[in-house]
Amino acid sequence: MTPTRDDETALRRSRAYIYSQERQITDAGRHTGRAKRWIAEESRSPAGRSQDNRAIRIAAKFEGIVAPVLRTCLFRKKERLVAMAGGKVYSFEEVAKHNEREDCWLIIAGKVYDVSPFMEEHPGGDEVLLACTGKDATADFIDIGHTATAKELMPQYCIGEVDASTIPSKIAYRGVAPQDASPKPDAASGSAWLTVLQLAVPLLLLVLAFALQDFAKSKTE
Ligand code: HEM
Repeated sequence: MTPTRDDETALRRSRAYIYSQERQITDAGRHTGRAKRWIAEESRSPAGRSQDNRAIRIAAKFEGIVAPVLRTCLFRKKERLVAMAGGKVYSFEEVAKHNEREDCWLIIAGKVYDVSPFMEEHPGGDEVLLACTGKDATADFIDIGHTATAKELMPQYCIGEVDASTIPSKIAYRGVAPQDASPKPDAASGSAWLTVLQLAVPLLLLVLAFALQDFAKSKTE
């Protein structure tokens, strides 16, 4: 998708806003020397790391310090970049590589979510999110019964789509596979025998008990 003039203007405005916020963060005397050093280091980040990603990483790092408005702006910005890139398509293998707390990608309903900045905030904890890497997490997400609030949060973490043809079928649909769920012929006949035995044994015992009782009666007469 080619960016339109409007897109470019919005991008420029957004970038200017991010950098003005960044300056405010750096200038705010309440930050420690370490925080300032970190921002300075990030500012000298090598070519290849885009300025937008740098701003996003700064926001993620200063979780709790950075004003929520800045974070919202940064993530909207990220979302916009993805949309402008035409929504990147990742292979399953590529997505599966991002399986750490600081770098966690999820596949939900065909979309790829980079939830790394959300790990600590996630009300269900970071462990569940980590456990959902390397697979199609759609069913897990739905099973929890996430509310509309959760769904509203999702777009800001969306970084593109997964190429569905690259998802291994075993991983895409976890749970009992249809062929496992259907009883196998051998297993079926085995369980039939078990049922017959379960009924026959108590009956045999009953008959034996009556026979013994009869025998004992006839002895006493
Ligand atoms: C981008 C992805 C996700 C977002 C934005 C998200 C967001 C949320 C939010 C906002 C809540 C609070 C309850 C609600 O409003 O629904 C929540 C709870 C929870 N989430 Fe997620 N979630 C995501 C993915 C997942 C995944 C893949 C799992 C895997 C099982 C998961 C497991 C849970 C659990 C266990 C809870 C706690 C439910 C409870 O306490 O009743 N979440 N999530």
